[in-house]
Amino acid sequence: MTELALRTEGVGKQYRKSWALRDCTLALPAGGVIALVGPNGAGKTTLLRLAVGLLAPTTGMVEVLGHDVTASTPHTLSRVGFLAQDHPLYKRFTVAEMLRFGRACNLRFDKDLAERRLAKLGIPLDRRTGTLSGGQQAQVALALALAKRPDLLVLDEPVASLDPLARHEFLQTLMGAVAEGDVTVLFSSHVVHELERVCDHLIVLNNGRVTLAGDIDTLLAEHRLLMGPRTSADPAQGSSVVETVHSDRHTTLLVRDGGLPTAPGWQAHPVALEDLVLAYLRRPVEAA
Ligand SMILES: Nc1ncnc2c1ncn2[C@@H]1O[C@H](COP(=O)(O)OP(=O)(O)OP(=O)(O)O)[C@@H](O)[C@H]1O
Repeated sequence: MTELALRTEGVGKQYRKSWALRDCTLALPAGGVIALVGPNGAGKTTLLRLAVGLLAPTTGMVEVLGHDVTASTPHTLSRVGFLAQDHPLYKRFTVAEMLRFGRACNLRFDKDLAERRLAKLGIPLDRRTGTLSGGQQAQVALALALAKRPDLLVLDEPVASLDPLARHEFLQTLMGAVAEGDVTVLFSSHVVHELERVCDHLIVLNNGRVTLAGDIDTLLAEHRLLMGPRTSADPAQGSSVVETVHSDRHTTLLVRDGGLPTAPGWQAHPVALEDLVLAYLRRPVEAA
């Protein structure tokens, strides 16, 4: 059986009185890139921190690379890399000092690999990290995380603070690393329109609940847009309607596993990934 990169079963996380995550059950295959999408406060950081063992679940079980994360050994954790949201670096350290620090703190650390990556990007090793641009700092943090040669690399909104060019370069570096090795990448993002190019698997989180999860090609094949004359009836005949949008003369339904209405004038169209994600994000969800 193929190893799962991450498996959660009924996971919930409660901070004081409120639940940040509830009933989260996922099975994420090893290999490829997984995007975690959701609005502010949806619970993305909470889920990612649970996945790398930085938080303990209030309910349920988290298994990373086949091991219960709460009982993980240093060896298992050495197979997991984590890049927090603000690309934390010691700002007074030079890049070279950061790399030495990375080597001292990790059971396995490929310093040459990090140096080669940074040389390719023209980032000098003798600069203090605090004097680098935001995009360069993100690249240094990514080079450090990749130098661990992790089997699972978890990144919390890695491109949120980057301009479009820096974002593109960052994702290129990440995709290059995925193409070169066996790393599974799990990252959270608000930038929905780039996901199709970059990701194999998708998780949509809203209000602390997983509202959609699966292989992207399968999800796109399962959903269709049905367009027809405006109607207040239920033309989808029992198939699962994700969203209904009316204009003056037309009705558009996003359905899952749905057939074409028998009423005249209806047509089925494939749905774009961005529209699919936005429809699930717009759906009202009972708070966790
Ligand atoms: N340490 C904490 N103590 C109390 N509440 C918390 C704590 N951390 C997060 N929360 C709450 O849990 C919920 C989920 O937060 P989380 O940071 O996981 O969301 P997010 O999807 O990562 O948000 P963003 O996109 O804004 O980073 C929010 O309502 C947040 O206020």
